[in-house]
Amino acid sequence: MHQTDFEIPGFSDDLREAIQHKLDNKAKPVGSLGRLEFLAKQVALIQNSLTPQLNNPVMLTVAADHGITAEGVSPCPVEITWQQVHNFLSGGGGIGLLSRVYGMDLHVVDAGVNYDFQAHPKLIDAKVAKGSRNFLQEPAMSDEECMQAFNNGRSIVASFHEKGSNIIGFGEMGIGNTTPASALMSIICKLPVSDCVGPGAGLDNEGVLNKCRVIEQAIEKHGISSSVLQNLARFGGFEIATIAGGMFEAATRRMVILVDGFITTAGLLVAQELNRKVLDYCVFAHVSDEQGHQKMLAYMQANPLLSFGLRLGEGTGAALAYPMIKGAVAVLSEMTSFEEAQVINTSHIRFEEKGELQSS
Ligand SMILES: Cc1cc2ncn([C@H]3O[C@H](COP(=O)(O)O)[C@@H](O)[C@H]3O)c2cc1C
Ligand SMILES: O=C(O)c1cccnc1
Repeated sequence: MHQTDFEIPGFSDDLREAIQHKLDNKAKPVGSLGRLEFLAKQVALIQNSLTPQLNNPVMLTVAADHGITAEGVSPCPVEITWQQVHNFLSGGGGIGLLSRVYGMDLHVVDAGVNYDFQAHPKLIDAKVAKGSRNFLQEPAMSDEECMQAFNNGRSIVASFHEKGSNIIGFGEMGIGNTTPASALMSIICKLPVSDCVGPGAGLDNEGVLNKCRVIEQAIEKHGISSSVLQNLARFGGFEIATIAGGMFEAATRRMVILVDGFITTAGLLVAQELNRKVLDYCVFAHVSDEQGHQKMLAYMQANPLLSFGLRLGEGTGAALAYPMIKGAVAVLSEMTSFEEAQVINTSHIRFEEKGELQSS
């Protein structure tokens, strides 16, 4: 499989200085809006603008089924995947609710669910197959299917961008999908499988041990390729491949990417292997309670905004982060400067740098 050849734009150093200057001239002590200022800088650099704006925020929740569930790696019945798709489309579930509460336009993508859905205005049909194969027996996807899912993600994101969206959150729904996410994490982060596996939707200790064994045996069977896309085909899933492609495309188009939990971040792990610059476009919404997530984030030197004990996925954490980014952008674009507020300028008084805050 050949690597994708699309470039991701870099950031302007001149603009970086101008943003800092503008933030320091807001009517407040220098740096006093903390991470909100780092977020503002990041979005301004992404948009290459001193007056960033968020337009048409989209939440993309990508769903698929997984053949690996035949090995008892999830405590939940697989029918929940399609049932949750219906639920989200009627405004229910965690992400149906939170995307509405925070004003994000939710679209559900069928990347590979084992179910025939009726057409729905919020459902995007990008089904490659009715679920991936059991990767303990055979590769989860053929190389072609994997690339199809990756490219579907790219074209879906491209079409939202063309309709005016410049910020996109990614979430997922797929019973069994913490298993492919853990396998990809172990391979990409070069960590023992046991460091990457957790209870997912609620496995007990014995279940977690079985999940570890299944992944270890599968890696032993197929081996690890030097191509990340080939590993994605062997051990991944349709939603993870679609998310990886979608995130990649979003970065090429200078969109802000909201990263959710463990499975979504596994999609990003794949994308950043293709081009690390994708990380500059990511806001890491939260650290999930699934044990591997913290290590995935550490691997990418990512600094998540929230630690809320979430372990649901669907995009729920990404939705929570959206209003914070909205606030950050407003600080840079709309907050009064010393001059406008007619307040004595204190920007010469600089707080001692502690270097504790990082943008991501
Ligand atoms: C009712 C329900 C709703 C969910 N929403 C997200 N997930 C989450 O749990 C699944 C992954 O966990 P595992 O790999 O252990 O199956 C994914 O669908 C993920 O989105 C759910 C799980 C359930 C049961
Ligand atoms: O972190 C997540 O997104 C997650 C964790 C467990 C199960 N489903 C999702």
